[in-house]
Amino acid sequence: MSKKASSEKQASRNSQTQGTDFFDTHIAQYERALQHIDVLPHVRLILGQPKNEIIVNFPVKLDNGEYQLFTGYRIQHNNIMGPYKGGIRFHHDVTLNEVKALAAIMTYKCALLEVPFGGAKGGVALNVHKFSRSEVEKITRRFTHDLGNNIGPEYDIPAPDVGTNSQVMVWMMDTYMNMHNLSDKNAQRRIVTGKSLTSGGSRGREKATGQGVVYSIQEWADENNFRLDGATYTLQGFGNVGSHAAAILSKLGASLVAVMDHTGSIANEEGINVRKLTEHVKATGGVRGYTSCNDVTADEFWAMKCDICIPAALELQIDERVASMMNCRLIVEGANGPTTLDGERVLIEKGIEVIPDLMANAGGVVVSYFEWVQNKRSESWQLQEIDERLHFMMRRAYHDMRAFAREHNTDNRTAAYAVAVGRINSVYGERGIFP
Ligand SMILES: NC(=O)c1ccc[n+]([C@@H]2O[C@H](COP(=O)([O-])OP(=O)(O)OC[C@H]3O[C@@H](n4cnc5c(N)ncnc54)[C@H](O)[C@@H]3O)[C@@H](O)[C@H]2O)c1
Repeated sequence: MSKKASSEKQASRNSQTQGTDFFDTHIAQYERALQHIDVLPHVRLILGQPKNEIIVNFPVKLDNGEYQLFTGYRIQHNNIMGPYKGGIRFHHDVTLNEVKALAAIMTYKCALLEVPFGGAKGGVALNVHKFSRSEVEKITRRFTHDLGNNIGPEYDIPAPDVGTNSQVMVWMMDTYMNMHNLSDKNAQRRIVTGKSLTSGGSRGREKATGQGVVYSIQEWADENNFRLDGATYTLQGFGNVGSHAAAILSKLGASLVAVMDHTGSIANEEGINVRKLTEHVKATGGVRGYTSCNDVTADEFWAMKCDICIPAALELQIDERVASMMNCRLIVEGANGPTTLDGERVLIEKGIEVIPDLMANAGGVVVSYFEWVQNKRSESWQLQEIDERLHFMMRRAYHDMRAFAREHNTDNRTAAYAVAVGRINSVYGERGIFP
């Protein structure tokens, strides 16, 4: 490839990762699934766009006394199955298109897992690393204030996503409680999920998405007579999803051989100590500079030979070029939408199996649902009970997806979408459209 073509390709990848065509990618995946099921014409139309798109521009006074205007989004894709549900992302690449795609993915994820929620997503365009803790708190509170009654404990329930965490959720909850004259404040804690344990969170929520990634891998391993003990894997993203998946995989004897995050890529064919890497990332903010590893380029990271690759960072990372370099047997999408359409075509040609985002990273919303139920009933479940319930729901969804894929001879993503859309279609079929 000429240098010009190569730099154009890089530019196009960069614009993809900024979310310009993430929604189109999602729609193409959705429409591919529609070829395998009978869907009512009006349901096709309804699901093709979100129900509500809320955009707020709000000012915040920064530590240096200056004001900055932020743009925040809350996209409510569909709520026929239950209240809108989905994360809040703080990242400089957040766009309307990106949040629309993420909201739709939530609708189908909940339907596939049989979680009685609909789909939503939110975000604020900001580089969270450039703001102080008190600035992030002010941004969170002002965003929550401006969303007003567009969120609510029975209507639309946010959760953490990239760049947000349990502390951000607790600030959202506290702001919401102070804005509303509520008789039973404690029961309203379910306005958000992913809270800290002390402020009404659930045991197991912090690790839930990573735990669900591992449950998905275990189902695949059982199906394929594959031993996880001694298996090798690579990980893009060492945040909430990636680090918890890695910690659990270590206990099962799998070996992490390369990691990439926003600070760089590191590799060690002999295996990386996940506990020590976690301490390093906590102390320094990223994987870069971790000793006992070699620094590698992004291309070397993607080309690393391994059994399993877990993308757990951002969308549209595995494009045609990256997919053609990959040397693994299985991709497990901890992230939402990490694979482009061209990337997926190459993976299928190469015989690399994909456990798609709808399935692989659903553990977070499942345990968010458990948190919401516990808050509603003033209950506190034990971790063992949460893990067992999560495992049951992940296993059921995995086998629903695989059964469809086998019966209709489709890839797993098409099957996951088809099962989910089929369930939503049945509800629309029974209820009809008002008026
Ligand atoms: N947190 C959840 O419960 C949850 C649930 C379902 C899906 N997800 C999805 O998982 C993914 C990760 O979410 P998270 O909650 O772990 O976020 P996080 O903010 O905790 O971690 C994000 C990770 O991605 C890395 N990253 C960011 N930009 C990158 C880049 N350009 N290149 C390489 N790495 C980069 C960061 O360094 C970090 O390690 C997202 O796609 C999110 O939507 C999260």
